[in-house]
Amino acid sequence: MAKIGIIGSGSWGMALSVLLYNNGHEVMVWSALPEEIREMQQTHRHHTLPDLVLPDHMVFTEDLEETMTGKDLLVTAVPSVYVRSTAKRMNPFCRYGQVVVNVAKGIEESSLMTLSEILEEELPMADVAVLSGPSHAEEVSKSLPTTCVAGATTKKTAEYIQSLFMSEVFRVYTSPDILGIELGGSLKNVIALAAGIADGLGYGDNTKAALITRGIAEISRLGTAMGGKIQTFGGLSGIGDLIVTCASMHSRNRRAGILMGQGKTMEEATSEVKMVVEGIYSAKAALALSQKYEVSMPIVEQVNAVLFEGKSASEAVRDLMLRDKTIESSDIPWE
Ligand SMILES: NC(=O)C1=CN([C@@H]2O[C@H](COP(=O)(O)OP(=O)(O)OC[C@H]3O[C@@H](n4cnc5c(N)ncnc54)[C@H](O)[C@@H]3O)[C@@H](O)[C@H]2O)C=CC1
Ligand SMILES: O=C(CO)COP(=O)(O)O
Repeated sequence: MAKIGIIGSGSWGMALSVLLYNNGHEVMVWSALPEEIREMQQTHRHHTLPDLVLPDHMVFTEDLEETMTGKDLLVTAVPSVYVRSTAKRMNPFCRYGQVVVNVAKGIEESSLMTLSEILEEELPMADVAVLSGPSHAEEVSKSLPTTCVAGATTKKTAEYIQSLFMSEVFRVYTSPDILGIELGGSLKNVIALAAGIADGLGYGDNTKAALITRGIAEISRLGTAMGGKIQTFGGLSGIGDLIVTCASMHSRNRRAGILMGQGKTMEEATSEVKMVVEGIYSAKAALALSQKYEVSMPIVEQVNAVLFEGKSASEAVRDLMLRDKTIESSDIPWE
């Protein structure tokens, strides 16, 4: 049994809290929002996962020091925009070598850093790792079979995380490619917005398959240019997560996209979805990275134009279809 502190009690933090508790670990949950802690203490329910019953022995607290002290593992599950500020708050209580596994998905717009890079900067004493894959909280909280990948600097840490999370309903693989895992997890959200927009416009399965396939081509091009491994983009945190996010009704990004495809503004769509829509925060960063690494990302460009330049969704799709003619894969030369 391990002692685990969960930093952030949104949908994902709570689904993982219950998974870890069911695996026999001692779990303490912290949130920056006192009302969220109070609600869980009083009702043993969470507002975004109404079917989930929070166990009696799970502890909810506003005390970050208590959540971190003596813990074998810390799980950071706050939305990407709060990762740096939360890590700054964690810094005084982090002990040397403490394992901090980030489960959020995003890229910081101002610095273009991944979330584990931010954690390493703000928590230089921690052993920072990631856990990612096709894993909607709504399904994990119902114990539906799910797979993820744990990325860490050392095999020992990755296998430690694997051993804590793994169960008959949650299978965990290990990988040394932290960067590839994080880039796949955050860039897929931008493509999922496009897939949702296509659904909202009433387009079909052909369009969806095209966006997934050309989307992973964009993600892999940028990801490998930045140093991620090509195999990772073909794995759970790459194509796996892209498929589930583009296809699932649980996806916040897809749902926001559907609303925009139906004519709602970005602000209307995000307020209707209520939970965090990470693709909106990652879209500008993805575009900036594609320019920095001189990698072509036409879907990412069009998503940015729809989100931030007032371009109509149907015009964006037309521009994608009528782009300059090109070869499918430049790695396959003609004889
Ligand atoms: N929900 C899901 O199925 C999955 C989510 N993720 C990722 O996990 C991360 C969190 O997502 P969700 O739990 O779905 O988000 P959410 O929208 O359910 O949670 C938002 C939470 O952020 C926290 N928060 C609010 N203001 C804060 C502040 N000022 N400082 C620190 N924390 C604050 C609160 O605990 C709040 O409940 C995202 O990066 C998401 O992409 C990853 C895999 C699955
Ligand atoms: O990352 C996720 C599933 O693996 C969650 O995606 P959404 O934020 O689009 O719901």
